[in-house]
Amino acid sequence: MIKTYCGFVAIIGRPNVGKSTLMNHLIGQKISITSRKPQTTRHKVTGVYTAEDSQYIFVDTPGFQNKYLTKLNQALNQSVVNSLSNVDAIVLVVEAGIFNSADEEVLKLLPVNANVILCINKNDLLKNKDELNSFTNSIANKYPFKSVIAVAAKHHNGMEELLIAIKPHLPESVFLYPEEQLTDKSSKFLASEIIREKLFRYLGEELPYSLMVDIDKFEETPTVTKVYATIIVDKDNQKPIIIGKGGEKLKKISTESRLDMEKLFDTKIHLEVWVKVKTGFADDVRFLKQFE
Ligand SMILES: Nc1nc2c(ncn2[C@@H]2O[C@H](COP(=O)(O)OP(=O)(O)OP(=O)(O)O)[C@@H](O)[C@H]2O)c(=O)[nH]1
Repeated sequence: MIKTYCGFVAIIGRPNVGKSTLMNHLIGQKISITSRKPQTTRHKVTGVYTAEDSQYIFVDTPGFQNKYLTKLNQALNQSVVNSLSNVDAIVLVVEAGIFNSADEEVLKLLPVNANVILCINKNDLLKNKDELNSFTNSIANKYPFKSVIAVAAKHHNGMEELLIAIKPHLPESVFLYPEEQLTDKSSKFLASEIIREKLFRYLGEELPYSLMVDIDKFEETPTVTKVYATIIVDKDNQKPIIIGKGGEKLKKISTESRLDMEKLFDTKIHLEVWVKVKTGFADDVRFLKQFE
């Protein structure tokens, strides 16, 4: 039997340092989402990455509200500290060249003797290596970090190095999550999230608030996965905004969604997206029920 390693990893840092970007690039296509929680943990799982003999389970730290950090009282801080004590490794993310009072607050939450890896993100923003070295030196002794890794998550730089730095802290264990497969529910959810993301990108200010993406069908075959989606809007005049002149906008949204889905699900995707008006749906509890 080959040995396998599996552990919980928290990614923390003040707002805007690039935690979400980092998470997306770390787990890449092998995203696995929150609904399947193993019984062994109280943590909310945000992503799972499995590579060869190791499984990294990235978790949210409950109660960790870095937005309101300065207002957090002692008790709440303590609960964050406790939850951080329950993970196997912590990745503390900071932004290259900046270490301010909000970063200091986050630093205070680190439990003593935890396996903390300092991740200096956005290193592409620094002009040269000297600048990076002096910044690293200025913060490296603020905590007994197990390692310090400089990355540029947005450009997918340093991801492998960071995973390698986390690996020694994963305990020997069986994998708690299936290596590849996503449940049908998660696949549908991920597909709708991809479309929603494009809607946000291409509609911007015009985006009607009462809008919903429903995946009517998610059909996997050996050669192609067929996805049928409906964008539901509240008012008649919202429909042409989404469709755009000559269907241009909806086409763009569909094409980009399809490409993202092909990457994520690693298969050919046939995607059909429709826009439907359902007046007053936002208030109709029965209607909303079917999306639960
Ligand atoms: N230049 C550069 N920008 C980056 C990098 N990583 C992330 N960003 C940008 O930093 C901004 C914040 O990134 P997020 O991933 O949303 O940061 P976050 O820490 O999750 O933010 P909160 O959700 O507010 O806590 C975005 O505009 C990213 O595109 C990087 O490596 N280099």
